[in-house]
Amino acid sequence: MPAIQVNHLGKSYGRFQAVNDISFEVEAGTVFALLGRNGAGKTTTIELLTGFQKPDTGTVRVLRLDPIRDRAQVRGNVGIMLQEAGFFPELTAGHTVEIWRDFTPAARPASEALELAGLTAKEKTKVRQLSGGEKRRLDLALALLGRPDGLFLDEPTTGMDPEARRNIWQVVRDLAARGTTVLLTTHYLEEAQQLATKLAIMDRGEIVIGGDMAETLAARVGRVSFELPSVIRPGELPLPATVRGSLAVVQAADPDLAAQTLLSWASERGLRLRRLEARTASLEDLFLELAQSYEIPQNDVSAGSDRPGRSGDARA
Ligand SMILES: Nc1ncnc2c1ncn2[C@@H]1O[C@H](COP(=O)(O)OP(=O)(O)OP(=O)(O)O)[C@@H](O)[C@H]1O
Repeated sequence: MPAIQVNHLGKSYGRFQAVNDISFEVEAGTVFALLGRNGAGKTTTIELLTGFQKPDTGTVRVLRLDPIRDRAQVRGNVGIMLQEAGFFPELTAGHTVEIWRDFTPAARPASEALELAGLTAKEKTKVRQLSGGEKRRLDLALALLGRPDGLFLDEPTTGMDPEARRNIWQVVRDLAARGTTVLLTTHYLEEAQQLATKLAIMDRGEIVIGGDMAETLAARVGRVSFELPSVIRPGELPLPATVRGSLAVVQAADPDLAAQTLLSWASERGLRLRRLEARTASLEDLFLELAQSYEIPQNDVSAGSDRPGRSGDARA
């Protein structure tokens, strides 16, 4: 039985439909990525799954429990990392975790939670002196305190440097390997691609693409790009290409094979293909395709977001 089941879930704020009839399932011990541009409805979905919001329509089951009816049990079994945590700025990181332990049944030792989140070195540092990425790690330490069966991570690595981000990925992978079910939102598409086996891309409250990550990507084409030799016209190339400026782009289901075809064609003519790059389809390509069809501003799809305009302690 799936660890998370969402059926025809809907939520409006006044007349604005933030989540519109979405359905998906997450198998136990897997990582599921919920993606989409700013305002797509991802955080609202997490809030509905963790009992912070009550659905208008549909049903949610988390670890077979109803997050509203069985709120205490759900909260006891899941770790939640929302985008804005309410910390006391004058407490140290270590003290913050210790205090949180008092409210957490069967909690890990504080040192273990700090270590998992890669924050051991900052144990004695006051929260107000932590960097943005370190605050995210403190939030992760708190989410992991209760050895949760389910973990909800809303943009967990926003503000982290690349090394810290990779460390967190490893923590998430290890947790999933030991049976923890993880649902995460992220604007870092590589993060989703690295961690998740299933995904849903939301737009305006609806799931517009969903399913298995590998299958979703396999269904997209890759691309080969290179500098068009000045003596060659696009029509002379052995494969159809679009040319922008001096760069030629060939779309191909098997980009390695297309690159080989282009290279042998070039070598037969004594030509060099400069800046040759072959790429299999990535989530980023998929997003850019969607961006074109939905006219998504492109700077919304790859950068981290910080949610201006929403305040309050997410853990209240
Ligand atoms: N309490 C609220 N009252 C009114 N509108 C809200 C409220 N919370 C969220 N919204 C709106 O609902 C929509 C979905 O918001 P949500 O936070 O779920 O998006 P998101 O996909 O998580 O975005 P982001 O990537 O920016 O975090 C947005 O347009 C947002 O402004």
